Amino acid sequence: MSFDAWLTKNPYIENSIPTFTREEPFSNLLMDLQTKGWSVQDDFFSADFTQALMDEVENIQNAYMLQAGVGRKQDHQVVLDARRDYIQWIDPDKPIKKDFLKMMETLRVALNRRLFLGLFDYEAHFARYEKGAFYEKHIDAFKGESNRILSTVLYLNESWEYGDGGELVIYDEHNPEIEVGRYSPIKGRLAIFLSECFYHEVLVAKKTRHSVAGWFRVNNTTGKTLDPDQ
Ligand SMILES: O=C(O)CCC(=O)C(=O)O
Ligand SMILES: [Fe+2]
Repeated sequence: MSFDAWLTKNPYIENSIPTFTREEPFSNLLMDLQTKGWSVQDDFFSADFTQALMDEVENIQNAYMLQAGVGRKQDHQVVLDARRDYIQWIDPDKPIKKDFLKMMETLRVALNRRLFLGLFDYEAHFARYEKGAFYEKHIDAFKGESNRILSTVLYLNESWEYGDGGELVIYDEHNPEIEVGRYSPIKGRLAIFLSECFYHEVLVAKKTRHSVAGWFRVNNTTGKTLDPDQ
C-alpha cells in the first residue's frame, strides 16, 4: 500500500481531523533513515491534529503527570540532575490519543515494509518541560539491553522564538562530541532517530515546552518473562 493510499483512507480517525497533509515528509523521512539514521521533518501531521494533541497535554496539571525518571521499571529513579520533565504515558482512552497511537501504528507498518526494521509496537508519553527544565546528553537504548529501536519526538509549541532554548541537539553517531543538528521544538516538527545510535540532549527551556516522545520497539519477550514496558 502506498503512503497515499493510507493517507486518503484514514479508516479509523475518531476526531475526523485529517492527520497527514502530504507525502513529502514521509519520503524524506525514509530517505534520511536509510542514509543517516535520523531525520527531522516539519508538518509531518496536519496542524489541526498536532493542535488537538497540544490541547490535550496543555490541560493536564503537573500533579497528574509523573516526574520523569531515568532507567526502566526496576531501577526507576527520579534523577533531577539529569532531566527535569513531567510525563504522562499515552493510553487510548481519549479520541485524540487513540488517533495518535493509530497513526503511529500505521507509520510502524509502513516503516517495516520499507525498511524491514521488524518494529513490534510503540509506546509514547506526553512531556512537559517547565521553564528551566532540560534533559542532559543521553542515549535512549543501549545495544542489546533494550527493545527500543527508533525514537520519535513530536513537538507541539505554537510560537517558539530564537532564545527560548529547549532545542533538541543530536550528536554524531560515531563521535558523540560532534553536534550534527540543533532543532527548536516547534509545532508539527517530528524528530526520529535510531535509539541505540544517537546521543542527544534537550537544552534548558526558557519557557514551558510540550512534546510527545515515543519509541518503536521490537519484541524481546522470551519464554514466560514478559518484556517490561514503560
Ligand atoms: O524532547 C526532546 O527533544 C527529546 C526528549 C528525549 O530525549 C527523551 O524523552 O528521551
Ligand atoms: Fe532521549
